[in-house]
Amino acid sequence: MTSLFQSDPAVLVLEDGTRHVGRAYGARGTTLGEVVFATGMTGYQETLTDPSYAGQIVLQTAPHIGNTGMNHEDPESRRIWVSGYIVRDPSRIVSNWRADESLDDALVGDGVVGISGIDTRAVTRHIRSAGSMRGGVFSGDAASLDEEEQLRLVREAPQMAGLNLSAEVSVAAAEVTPATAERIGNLAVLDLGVKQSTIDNLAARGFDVHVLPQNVTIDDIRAIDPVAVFYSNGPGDPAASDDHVELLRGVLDDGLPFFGICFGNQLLGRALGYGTYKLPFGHRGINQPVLDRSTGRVEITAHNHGFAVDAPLDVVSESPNGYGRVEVSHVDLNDNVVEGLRALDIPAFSVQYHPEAAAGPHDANYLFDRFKDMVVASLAERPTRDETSPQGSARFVSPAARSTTGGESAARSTTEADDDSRARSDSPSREAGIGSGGSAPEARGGMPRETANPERGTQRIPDDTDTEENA
Ligand SMILES: NC(=O)CC[C@H](N)C(=O)O
Repeated sequence: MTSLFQSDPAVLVLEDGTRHVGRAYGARGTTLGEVVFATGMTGYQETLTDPSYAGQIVLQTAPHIGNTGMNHEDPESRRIWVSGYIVRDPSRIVSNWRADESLDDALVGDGVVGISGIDTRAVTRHIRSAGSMRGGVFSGDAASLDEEEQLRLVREAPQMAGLNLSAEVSVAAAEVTPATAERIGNLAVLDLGVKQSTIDNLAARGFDVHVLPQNVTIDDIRAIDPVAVFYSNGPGDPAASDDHVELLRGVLDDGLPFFGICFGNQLLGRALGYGTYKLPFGHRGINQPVLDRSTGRVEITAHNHGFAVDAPLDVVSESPNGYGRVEVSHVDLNDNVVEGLRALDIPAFSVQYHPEAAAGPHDANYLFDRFKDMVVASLAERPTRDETSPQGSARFVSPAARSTTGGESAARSTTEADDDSRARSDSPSREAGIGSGGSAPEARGGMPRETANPERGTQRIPDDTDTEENA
């Protein structure tokens, strides 16, 4: 383990010119990205290995980081993804029976430039009033670069707004995790940065989980004969993911049940026809209160998002893209940000936060059961082969069309084909690559938006107590 006492100087430079001098931590060099703060007291390993943090320099508000080291059991993905890491007081020793290496060594191993000895409270207060901004950590030779040169590098770094990072984090070829409970069928998971906990939760609900590269086509998805489709969390700006939105519209048009988490929620929002926007400093922590409007229950939840969906908060709205009625199912009680969407006329819902939370509260884990129930119900209502499109899947029928053609009742009968599709097949642990290429989605007319979220952008500023305790 690198001695923290002998570490050399490092500097954190924000794009507004603010500078904080600290000590080198992890790999030495230069790193650039959006500086964000995460308030979880626990779970730094899961935070660091969450692919959604790609492109971001993460500051931990918890003052003491690293005391349980890193182990080979808890990572959420194959590597550490944060662009850089800012801590106040790194643990001098590793003290946990499960630890396999120190955090410092893990950062070095993945080439992640960090900085310690930073007044993280001061930086957090600055960001929460000035907003997330780009920054850079300079250590090793880069620490002695001219101050103006460092600032120039920071200001030339890409902005998070407009950034598409999906190809960086997604699997190169499909990977299959077999169901660990009574099997329901194949689930197509679009890997936009999926976490292991999500895969485990889905497999535990009876899905053979097919994790697919982010550039698959609708035909690739149809080829695995899925009972449903899932879009994962992931880094980047949802406004820069047009291809994934078009793919999702193809999925909804096929009548496939859909569940999305975080980035997946934002992309469902866009597919339904709503906008997304950047929050001033985002939600990153494990104690965010969210109201499930269907039950009136308040959940304490894990969050990691810098963007949000702009959908009408307090009324059931018509999907601007013609998918029927949509409601905001979950709301953040700190700032009224949309935390969940539910389509009322098609089998699709999503949440902005993390029911798979690890480490984190498990209040929202029921959402995986809700998804399973929705899929099981839709299988019972699957159309017969005669009533399906040439691809073998039912096309979405708008509520208006249903009332004139009787399409809805025609789509309710179970077939032998359903039973076939539910029969267990031997799933290889890894499949050959499902390829790239584009599909031409069906063009559809959009309906004008009626209302926008009036609360949008009014993110609640937590007070000091929140930051430290939550912290
Ligand atoms: N965890 C996620 O999926 C994050 C989604 C998106 N990149 C955001 O920052 O809002």
